[in-house]
Amino acid sequence: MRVLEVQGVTKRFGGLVAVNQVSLEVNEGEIFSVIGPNGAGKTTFFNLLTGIYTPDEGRILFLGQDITGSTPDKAAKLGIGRTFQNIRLFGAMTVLENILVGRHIHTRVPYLHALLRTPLARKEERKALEEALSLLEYVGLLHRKDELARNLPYGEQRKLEIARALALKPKLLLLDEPAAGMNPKETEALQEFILKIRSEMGLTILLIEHDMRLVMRISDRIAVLDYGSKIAEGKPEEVRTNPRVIEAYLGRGAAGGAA
Ligand SMILES: Nc1ncnc2c1ncn2[C@@H]1O[C@H](COP(=O)(O)OP(=O)(O)OP(=O)(O)O)[C@@H](O)[C@H]1O
Repeated sequence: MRVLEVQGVTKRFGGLVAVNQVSLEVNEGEIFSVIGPNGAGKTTFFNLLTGIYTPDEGRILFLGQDITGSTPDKAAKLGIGRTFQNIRLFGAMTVLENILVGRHIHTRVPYLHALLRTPLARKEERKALEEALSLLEYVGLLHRKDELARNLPYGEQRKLEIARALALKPKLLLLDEPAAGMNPKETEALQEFILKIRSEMGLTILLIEHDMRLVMRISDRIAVLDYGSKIAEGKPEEVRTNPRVIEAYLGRGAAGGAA
């Protein structure tokens, strides 16, 4: 099944074309990476998928439904979860509270019930708490539940951010540079973790990442952006050896060792 279908999407900022006629398809259960040099348009592309920006041209289909120009809230409710390049946890909240905040869109209690703390509201609260605790156990952060998010080691903050996105029960998870700032050991643990949630939670994953070792090891397919345009797509081995990709990363003349 096709989870995501992007058709000729363009986003301009004034005269700058940040994303230029990009099309791609992501199938259920895939780990699909979007790579490219700095400023290639990767984050803007994610922002188009999650409704932060509306494309100037093109269409975005999620599970067959047209979500072009949707809002971030709607995209989350439909099942698109994401993390950000710069960690966006609530540092002054506990680990558990960060998960509960992430989960709120699935709470179906009417406002008045919540305000009056009716039995319905309390039942929902209990359910939310149980689910949050079991998610923390699943990701290995239960022992940290009462600590402030900002006091966690860096690798665990990243993991908590992913866990918060998972609390939304997404079908598609967008990870924006999850390995940024990690040491090799943390990156390896992250790799295991991403593979685990993909298979055990039935997720489809779209990944932006600069760590090429991680990208090459973990991706089923890769798309390469350069100056907003998709210049290559394929399996890791195909992309790694593609002269246009090598050129985009290393500059003209690098491909094939030609001068
Ligand atoms: N809100 C904005 N207003 C104007 N220009 C923007 C805006 N957001 C991004 N850009 C520009 O669009 C281009 C693509 O930026 P984007 O952040 O999407 O690239 P990226 O591939 O994610 O880069 P990096 O790998 O450095 O994070 C860049 O030239 C950037 O300066």
